[in-house]
Amino acid sequence: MITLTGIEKYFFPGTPNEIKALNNINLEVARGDFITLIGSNGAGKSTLLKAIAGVIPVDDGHIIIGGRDVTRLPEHMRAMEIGRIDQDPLASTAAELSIEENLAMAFLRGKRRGLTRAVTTNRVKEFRAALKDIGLGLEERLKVPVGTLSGGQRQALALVMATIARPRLLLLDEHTAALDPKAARLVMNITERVVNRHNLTTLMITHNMEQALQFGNRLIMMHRGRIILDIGAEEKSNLTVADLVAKFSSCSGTVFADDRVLLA
Ligand SMILES: Nc1ncnc2c1ncn2[C@@H]1O[C@H](COP(=O)(O)OP(=O)(O)OP(=O)(O)O)[C@@H](O)[C@H]1O
Repeated sequence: MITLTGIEKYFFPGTPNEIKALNNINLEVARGDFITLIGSNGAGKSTLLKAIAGVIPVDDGHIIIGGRDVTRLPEHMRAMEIGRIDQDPLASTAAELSIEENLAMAFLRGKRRGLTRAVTTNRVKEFRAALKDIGLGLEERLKVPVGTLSGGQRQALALVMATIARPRLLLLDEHTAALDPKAARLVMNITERVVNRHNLTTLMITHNMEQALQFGNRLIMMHRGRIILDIGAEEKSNLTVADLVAKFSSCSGTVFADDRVLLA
C-alpha cells in the first residue's frame, strides 16, 4: 500500500545548523495496517508524516502510495488519497462553518467544485450516517457552528472529515494530545471504530506508550531520523510499557528522552 525507500530529509542543509531529520527511512506498509509511531524528542515522526502527505519535500528517496510514485507531487495532488489530523482541534476544523459545511469541505478535498454545490440531500444523508456512527449525536446538529463544540467533539468530527472521502491512508499526528484524558479516550475509541469500519491504512504518532501498545497491529519506534524498532501485533500484545522503554534503550543505546511522553 505504501512503500518508502531511502527517504532523507535535511533542514538547513549545508549550514552549521544542518539537521538530518529523516535518515534512510525504508518502510513497507500493508493495506489495513494500523501503525502506532513513537520515539524520542525530535526523532523525525512528524517530519515523516509530513513527507508522506507532501507538506514538505524530501531530499532523497521514493514515496509510493497505492502503486503510484508521489514523491514529487505537491500536497494538494495527494489530498484525495490521504486524510490527516494534527493535534490542534482548532486547526483541524473551521470554527465559523457549520458541521455540514465542514464535512462538505472535507468531502470535496482535492476536487474542483464549489462549496455551495457540496451540501446536497444525498450528501447530507451520508454525513448523518457517518456522524451517527461515532455516537456523539452530532448528526442532529448539522447546522451548528463547529466553534461551539468541545475539543473532543471537534477532533471526532475531524476524524469523520478526514475519512469521509475514503482516503487510502490516514495520518494522525498526536490527534488526542491536546485533549483531557477522558476526551482523549473517547476520540481514541472513535478512531479505532472508524479505522476498523473502513479498513483504513493508518499511521498514528502518539506520546502515550499505553496507547501505542493498545491500538493498532504494528508499532514503530524512531530515534534520530531512523526507524529503530518495528514490531508486529503478536509481539506488541505481549509487551508492557516497561518492556518498550527497555527495548528503546537497547536499540538506540540511550535512555528514552521525551519530555511529553506518557508512560501510563
Ligand atoms: N520546519 C522545520 N525547520 C527546521 N527544523 C525542523 C523543522 N521541522 C522539524 N525540524 C527538526 O527536525 C527534527 C525532527 O523533528 P520532528 O518534529 O519530525 O520530530 P518529532 O519526532 O515529531 O518530535 P517531537 O515528538 O518532539 O514532536 C527536529 O530536530 C526538529 O527540530
